[in-house]
Amino acid sequence: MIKVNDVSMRFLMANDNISSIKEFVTAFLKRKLKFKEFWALEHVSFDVNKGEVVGIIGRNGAGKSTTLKIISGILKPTQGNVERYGNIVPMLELGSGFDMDLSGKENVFLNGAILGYSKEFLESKYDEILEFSELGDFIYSPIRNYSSGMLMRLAFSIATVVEPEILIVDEILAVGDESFQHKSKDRMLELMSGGTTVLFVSHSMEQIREMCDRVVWLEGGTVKMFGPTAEVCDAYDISGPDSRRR
Ligand SMILES: Nc1ncnc2c1ncn2[C@@H]1O[C@H](COP(=O)(O)OP(=O)(O)OP(=O)(O)O)[C@@H](O)[C@H]1O
Repeated sequence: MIKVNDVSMRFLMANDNISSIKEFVTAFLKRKLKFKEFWALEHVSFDVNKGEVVGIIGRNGAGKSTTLKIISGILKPTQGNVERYGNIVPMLELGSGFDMDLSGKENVFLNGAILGYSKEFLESKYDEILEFSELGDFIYSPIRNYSSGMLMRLAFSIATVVEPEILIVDEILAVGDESFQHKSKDRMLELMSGGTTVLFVSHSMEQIREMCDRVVWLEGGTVKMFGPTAEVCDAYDISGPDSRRR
């Protein structure tokens, strides 16, 4: 379903002590801007089978979000490639395709279209999306009037009610208030048991142990371990915080 083949990702960072855009542009035009290379991922390979739930763990800066962005096609890897089979819904930048001047309802169709769904399909799912989001009559208001929790609820509802084949999630279960978090977790579990392939990042080992079939442990941009959940989580837990430092 997803095959990550020997993926490496290099970022270039401005090396100089530049404190404003003006300084940056001047240095750039004078060709005085120096860049430092940083490899966020090196030779990362793993695969996710159809219907499988795979978790990515690792300490801050290990390369988890970068891996998800590459798999979702948001970033292009410097080396290597990713093979994907099936329609992917990346819940990485939830609501990033939203238009603040349009109503919630209009955004359902806009965001759905961005995710590749037809108008007819979205019409058939609209009531369910509205009900899940609990927005009531707010669905007719411009979303600039929404609270951040309401925006997240709408984005999560669109992303999950359409039953994607592959769901890519970065710490999603913190969406909305406690009762919505509960509901979104149940929804994720329902999708997982319903055959949706899921790849997700979490800092909660409890969540990872509960939900995943296999786990990728990233450390310093490389795969430290990839295998069955209990095996990888046990090894990660006993590795201690010090050995996880780069
Ligand atoms: N656009 C970028 N430009 C430069 N460096 C970047 C960029 N994006 C990420 N990095 C660097 O790549 C490394 C991996 O970042 P990433 O966000 O993938 O880590 P992570 O494992 O998701 O961390 P966290 O657990 O803190 O979310 C970090 O050192 C980060 O600073």
